Amino acid sequence: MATSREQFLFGSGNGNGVAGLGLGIEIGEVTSSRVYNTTTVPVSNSGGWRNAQSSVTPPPIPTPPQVSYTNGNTASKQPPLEPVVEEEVHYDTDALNNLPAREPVDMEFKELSLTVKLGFNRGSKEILHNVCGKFPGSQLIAIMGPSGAGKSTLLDALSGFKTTGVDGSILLNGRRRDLPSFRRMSCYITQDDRLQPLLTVNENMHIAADLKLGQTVSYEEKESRIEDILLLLGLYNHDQTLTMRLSGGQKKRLSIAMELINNPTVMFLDEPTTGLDSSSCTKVLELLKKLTSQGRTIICTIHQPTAKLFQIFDQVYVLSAGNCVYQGSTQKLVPFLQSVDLPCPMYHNPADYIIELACGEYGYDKVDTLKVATENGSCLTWFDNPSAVLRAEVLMRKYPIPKKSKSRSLEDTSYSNQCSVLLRRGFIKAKRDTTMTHLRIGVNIAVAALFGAMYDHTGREGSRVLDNYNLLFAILMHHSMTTMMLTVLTFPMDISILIKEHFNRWYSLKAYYTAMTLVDLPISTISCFLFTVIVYLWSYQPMEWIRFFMFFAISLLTVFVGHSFGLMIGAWFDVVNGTFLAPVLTIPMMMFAGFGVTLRDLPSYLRWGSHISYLRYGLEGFISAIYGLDRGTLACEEAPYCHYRYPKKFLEEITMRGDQFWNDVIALVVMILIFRFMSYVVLKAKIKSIR
Ligand SMILES: Nc1ncnc2c1ncn2[C@@H]1O[C@H](COP(=O)(O)OP(=O)(O)OP(=O)(O)O)[C@@H](O)[C@H]1O
Repeated sequence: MATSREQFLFGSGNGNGVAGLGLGIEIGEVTSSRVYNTTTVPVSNSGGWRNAQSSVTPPPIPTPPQVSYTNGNTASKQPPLEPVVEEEVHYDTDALNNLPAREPVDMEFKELSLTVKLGFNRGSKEILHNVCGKFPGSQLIAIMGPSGAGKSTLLDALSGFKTTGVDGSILLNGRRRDLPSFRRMSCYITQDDRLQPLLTVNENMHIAADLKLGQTVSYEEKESRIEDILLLLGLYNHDQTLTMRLSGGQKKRLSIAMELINNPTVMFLDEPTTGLDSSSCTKVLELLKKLTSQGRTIICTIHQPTAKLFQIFDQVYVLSAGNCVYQGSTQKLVPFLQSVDLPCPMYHNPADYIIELACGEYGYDKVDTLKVATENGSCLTWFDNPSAVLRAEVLMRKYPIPKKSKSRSLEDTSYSNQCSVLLRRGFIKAKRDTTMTHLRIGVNIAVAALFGAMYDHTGREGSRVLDNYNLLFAILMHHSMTTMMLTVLTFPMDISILIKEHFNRWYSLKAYYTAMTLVDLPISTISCFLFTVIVYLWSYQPMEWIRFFMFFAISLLTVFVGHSFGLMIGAWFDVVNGTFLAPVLTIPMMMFAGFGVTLRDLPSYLRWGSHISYLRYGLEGFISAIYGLDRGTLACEEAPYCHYRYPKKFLEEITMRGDQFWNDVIALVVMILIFRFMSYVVLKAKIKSIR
């Protein structure tokens, strides 16, 4: 099926049929039983402003002067120009029509400022300075400006991603924005593609559909919606591809596709063209433009678009150091610049020119001129049809008061549905995850075999009790450190996906946390069980079921403590700080475990340390399992004298009683609960602090 489709789009026969044909969005399934119409819209692939204006017949490319290098090679002085190719974009109009249209939403902001705190005793900084603006519905709007101008900050404020330090008013159809209702009708697509890399396109789409649409929508309906969106976004042919194998442009389109499932009215995209080649940029923007035709308002930040990309936008909002320096249609930017005596030089891309002006390259007085001319965003003169722009009072009369949702929860589906979908996603990921699952199980088997070989027979031999004691401590360190470090290294990446999906109301933090805990259970249990069986048998620990299960229980609890501790560190700190802190914080736990310095020899003022050391409870639990329960005399076959032939003597020496197993279990369970609770609280605070 893929071959015939590719042949349809790219031409066939010569094996390199990309040249000249099919550079557009790949839409239009010919082999599907459903027949989709396609319309062809020519788009020029020319680079400069002048070329973009005359898109149908591009001017001839001037031949660059030839220069001769000392080695005799002849090369062009300028980088070779790309050949101008007439690009054909196939629009799947049927697929677009299958998406329900939306009632357009007119967005307006007045005197909007955003202030951030710079930290303890360092005051605060205002990033947006009382900017105003109006984004009418059904338009593709670009927020432009030099780096650091405040584009992302404005997008964050308008989308509701940032609420702290925001002042001023944001109106929707003339009425003050009700944030929960607005979040229900909008979505935010971040600059970096925060996607699940181990899921295929189709799986990602189904997970998004199940989380956003729930069980009220039938499987067939979801399937049809996914099919339409994938066709529309040119991803239908890649639905079985793992997300991590997609190109940058495809990832960007998948991010958009996943948010389109519940058909948002307003879409915010932070730099959707960053990291994409010019062809992919065009594809993404053309696609966004198509989406606006059904009533959606799409607002994106963009750094410095080429003339060709600039033309795709309906409206542009330019910022300079937190102030508005232009607001209006893309077509009217040149007349506007003319009107303020800053005419755009011939053959100059107006988008480049306004950015240069906004940077202060031609003097800061020019920035002030622009700011005054646009009235910091209040002026609507440069809109396409200024007389048709409705005032807030008119909009209020035109649109009825929006219905308030009865549900207090922002998510579209129930907690149990969220948990079950997240569990499903978690298990698919776990099955394919080479680090968290395969490597973890492999490492457990390999380390267990290594320990077994090194400490062969130590479990039953009276002359090797101290060796066995070392083995128990090494096992403890292995269980806590491997799980903890894996979590510290991988959890921060999960958090970035969590922040995006949680903000877009896919699921609650509680559902995420529950599912994450449950997904880890079987993997931890399997790897710990394999480890325990190998090391227990190989090192000849006592062959009694009860002791084996006690040993396994302590091992498993230590794994859970390590995981919970790792979650807490991972939630609190980034990877670099977490990788440093996790082992550093483990060292005092080791010191207080009673391994190097016995608990009796600890100075009295440091005894408290042993009560908070989970390694102490783990070690005590292991000792109870192996030498407790009134274990009898040990064999003494490898030496003429065995000092610790009687386990009681050894227990006395290390000041452990061997009957504290249940206390140790309780202590470890309490620690797991404390660390889990703390990591949940830290995670919640982190999500809140970002906003
Ligand atoms: N939390 C913060 N604390 C201090 N300064 C901040 C904070 N957030 C943003 N800023 C500052 O505000 C300014 C605007 O940032 P913003 O990210 O909105 O710029 P931008 O226009 O999107 O830039 P870019 O195109 O480079 O992404 C920058 O100078 C940035 O350093």
